[in-house]
Amino acid sequence: MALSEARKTPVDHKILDGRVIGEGIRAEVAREARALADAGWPPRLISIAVGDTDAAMIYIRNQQRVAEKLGIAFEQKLFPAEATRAEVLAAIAALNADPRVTGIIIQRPVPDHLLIKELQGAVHPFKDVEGMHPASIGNIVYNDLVMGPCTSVAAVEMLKHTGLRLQGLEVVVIGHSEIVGKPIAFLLMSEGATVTVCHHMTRNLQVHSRQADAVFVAVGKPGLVTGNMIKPGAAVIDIGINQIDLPDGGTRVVGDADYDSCYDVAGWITPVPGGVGPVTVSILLRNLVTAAKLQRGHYERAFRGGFTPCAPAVAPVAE
Ligand SMILES: NC(=O)C1=CN([C@@H]2O[C@H](COP(=O)(O)OP(=O)(O)OC[C@H]3O[C@@H](n4cnc5c(N)ncnc54)[C@H](OP(=O)(O)O)[C@@H]3O)[C@@H](O)[C@H]2O)C=CC1
Ligand SMILES: Nc1nc(=O)c2c([nH]1)NC[C@@H]1CN(c3ccc(C(=O)N[C@@H](CCC(=O)O)C(=O)O)cc3)C=[N+]21
Repeated sequence: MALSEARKTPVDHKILDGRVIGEGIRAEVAREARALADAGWPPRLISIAVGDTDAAMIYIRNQQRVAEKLGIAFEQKLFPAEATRAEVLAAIAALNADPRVTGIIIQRPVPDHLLIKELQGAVHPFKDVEGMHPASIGNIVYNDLVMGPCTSVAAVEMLKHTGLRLQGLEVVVIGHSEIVGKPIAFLLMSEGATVTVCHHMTRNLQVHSRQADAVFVAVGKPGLVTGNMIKPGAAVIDIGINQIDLPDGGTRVVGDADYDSCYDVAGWITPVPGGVGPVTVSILLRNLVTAAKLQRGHYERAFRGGFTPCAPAVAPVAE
């Protein structure tokens, strides 16, 4: 057994076990999904991908697996990499208009001839279960997280499981993409942490990371963060999902942190697989249930008032 495998035991308190944490979230999601289905509003998730990247395919596979386990309807729409803007926008418009569809997720990345911001902006905010419509992601600045961005919410949830007090905590976030690094920084700021965001132009990554009580890494480079870049006792939250080829022709999923060297120094660490990934899927399905409830409330209000159901083009806000 590899060293990293041997350490993945439930009794190892250094390891933040995403399968256990994700399971806790799913129990409530399953209950709510059943209640919605019984009331005639079953949640239904549609996953759109244009072209196929390894990380997105792993994600879709797990969305499907977990949705099925929870009795939630799931459908995949896989477009070829050369699909046109008009084709993808038309598919999104049809899904927006279909009352049986309660959530839409667009896998990233999309091919260069498409603009993710435009596609994401075309998803109705009530069906934006990723929280990545420009209006939804903007709400993060107001600390309004009705449907927060899944991966970032999941990553911060992992840190909360350390029991560390987030107020005043020194945190370094490596990677500043709009879907992971930036929203993590906003979530942490709203928790009172002191946040430093690093990226490819950061002159000396380890000068920053070695000061941090917690390091988040979301870059897409296996082994980027090594034990000598971590302050002893710090938490390492590894968001990277990279499929690497093995000499025997097989493949393996690894994160952005060099697990074994970080394990030795860290106070807590998220493994890959089995860390942030499973929690991300749970948060996505939790958002799907929230979306179904928002849509139900909207339609019921609209019908009561005698109006034709027509969802407003605004992001949801907390009731
Ligand atoms: N577990 C989960 O739920 C999820 C996992 N992922 C995984 O997380 C990783 C990152 O995803 P994503 O944010 O979408 O990727 P992007 O490619 O969009 O962003 C990568 C970020 O890393 C920065 N970067 C690149 N090189 C370096 C470097 N040498 N040092 C520091 N920063 C660097 C980039 O900065 P710059 O722009 O300045 O070049 C950019 O901000 C991937 O492995 C992806 O598969 C993603 C989403 C969800
Ligand atoms: N719009 C969009 N949002 C994303 O959040 C997004 C995306 N696009 N594109 C691709 C990346 C990657 N990603 C993963 C999330 C969970 C697992 C996951 O569940 N992983 C499990 C299983 C791994 C395995 O099966 O080997 C684990 O880490 O244990 C994987 C990958 C989300 N991403």
